[in-house]
Amino acid sequence: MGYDTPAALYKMVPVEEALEKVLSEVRSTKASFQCGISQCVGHVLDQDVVAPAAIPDKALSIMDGFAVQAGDDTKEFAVVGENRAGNVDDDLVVSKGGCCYITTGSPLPRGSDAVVMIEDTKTSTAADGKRVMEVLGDAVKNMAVGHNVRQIGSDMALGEVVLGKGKLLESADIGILASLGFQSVAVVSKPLAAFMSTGDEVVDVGTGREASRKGRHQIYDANRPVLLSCAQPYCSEVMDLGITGDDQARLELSFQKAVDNNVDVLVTSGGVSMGDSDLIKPILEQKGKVHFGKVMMKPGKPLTFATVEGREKGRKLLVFGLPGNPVSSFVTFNLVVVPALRKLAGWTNPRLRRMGVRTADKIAMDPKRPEYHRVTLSLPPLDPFSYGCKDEDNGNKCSEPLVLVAHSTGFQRSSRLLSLRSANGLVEVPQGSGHIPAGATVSCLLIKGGDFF
Ligand SMILES: Nc1nc2c(c(=O)[nH]1)N[C@H]1C(S)=C(S)[C@@H](COP(=O)(O)OP(=O)(O)OC[C@H]3O[C@@H](n4cnc5c(N)ncnc54)[C@H](O)[C@@H]3O)O[C@H]1N2
Ligand code: MOO
Repeated sequence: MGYDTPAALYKMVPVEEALEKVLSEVRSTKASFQCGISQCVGHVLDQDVVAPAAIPDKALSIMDGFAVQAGDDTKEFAVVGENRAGNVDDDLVVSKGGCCYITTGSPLPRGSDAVVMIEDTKTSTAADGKRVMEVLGDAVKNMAVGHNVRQIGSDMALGEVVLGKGKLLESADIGILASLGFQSVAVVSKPLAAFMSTGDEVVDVGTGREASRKGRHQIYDANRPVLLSCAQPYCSEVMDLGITGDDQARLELSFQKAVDNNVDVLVTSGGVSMGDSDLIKPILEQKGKVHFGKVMMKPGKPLTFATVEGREKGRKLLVFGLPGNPVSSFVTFNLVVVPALRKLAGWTNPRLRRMGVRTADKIAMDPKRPEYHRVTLSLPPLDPFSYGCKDEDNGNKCSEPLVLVAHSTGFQRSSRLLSLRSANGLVEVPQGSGHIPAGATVSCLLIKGGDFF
């Protein structure tokens, strides 16, 4: 092929060192931009959001009923008017013996300081045609000032920092922004990432009428579709550079395309091991700096990371050469590429969350490498609204806290995509001989929707 196989020269680095190296190469986050609130979920806020007004900005009723003066011992109140949400009479005044019909969310009229629920009243029309409200029992007489009232600023105070710089925006945050009248906010731009698959045996599955038929010695590309979908939440755009085969010229062309398009991150899969058609490492050595080419992990040993000069001077392109085996590319993507994308997108804590979980099955250890054993994490089901423990009434102490239980996804070979089926955790199995028994507490990295822990 014209290349020696230099991969053998690479020292095997521990995963932590590899991850540190990757994160240290992400020197700054992307520039920020003003983002419309309906598009900003999943972005990191690049400003403090300070409430420009109190919410509510006037005292509002929490109930449908009558605004009154708390403590008023009148039995039959004169109804002096009506305040409906969105239809308010600013001239109304409530004094002792008077009340105002009010709906939930309406401002209290001057003079009133509490609201009696409609259920605690009875209304009628007096002989002179005026409306009268009778209080049932002592509901108003015994009422404290502010009863059934949302006071000014009690939900959000004027000047309060309601969302801090660095917050990853979620759907509920959009409600906070909208209620304060923000149409847009400054957020960190997400990175642009490009993906390509190598391998002469790899063909695209195609779509619709263009579905390709693979030849006798070919396989469908499983890596690119998986990685493109995994990257989407962290990227402004994901660029599909297709399949390059094991062809030097096509590989170089795709690399150039990534540089020309100013991508922040290029992810390749396959072609990083020891074969004479594994061209990724030699190309990266020519084009930039390879920081590591072998990592002490299973799966994913030949994981390669390099930085390459970008189109603009001083701009670096991060290149991840992931191993071709589908499980290896998925695991290494999660372990090192996801944190890099998150850091570029402004996450303050870009690493995968790690937590202690309990093994449901025994897990074999590998004598040569620490292993990332794919598991499905679950909690025992609980009845709705249950709390504490059943024995509490009998003086027994509540014992163990609930712990996530890790169920192995079975045979862990790096070609077996079924070992990723329903996996939401990677148990960190130390290098060693024998097994970790069932019931052991082990550290586990959360993948997929695990960010909320
Ligand atoms: N002599 C050695 N050989 C290998 C070593 C080693 O240390 N010494 N490491 C092994 C390990 S571990 C891995 S992982 C693989 C990774 O090799 P490559 O990154 O070069 O990947 P390929 O050889 O191109 O492919 C490996 C395997 O995966 C299939 N593949 C590739 N791309 C795709 C794709 N897009 N979709 C689905 N499947 C794909 C490919 O057909 C191969 O079966 O190297 C070991 N070898
Ligand atoms: O790293 Mo390879 O992924 O062990 O199969």
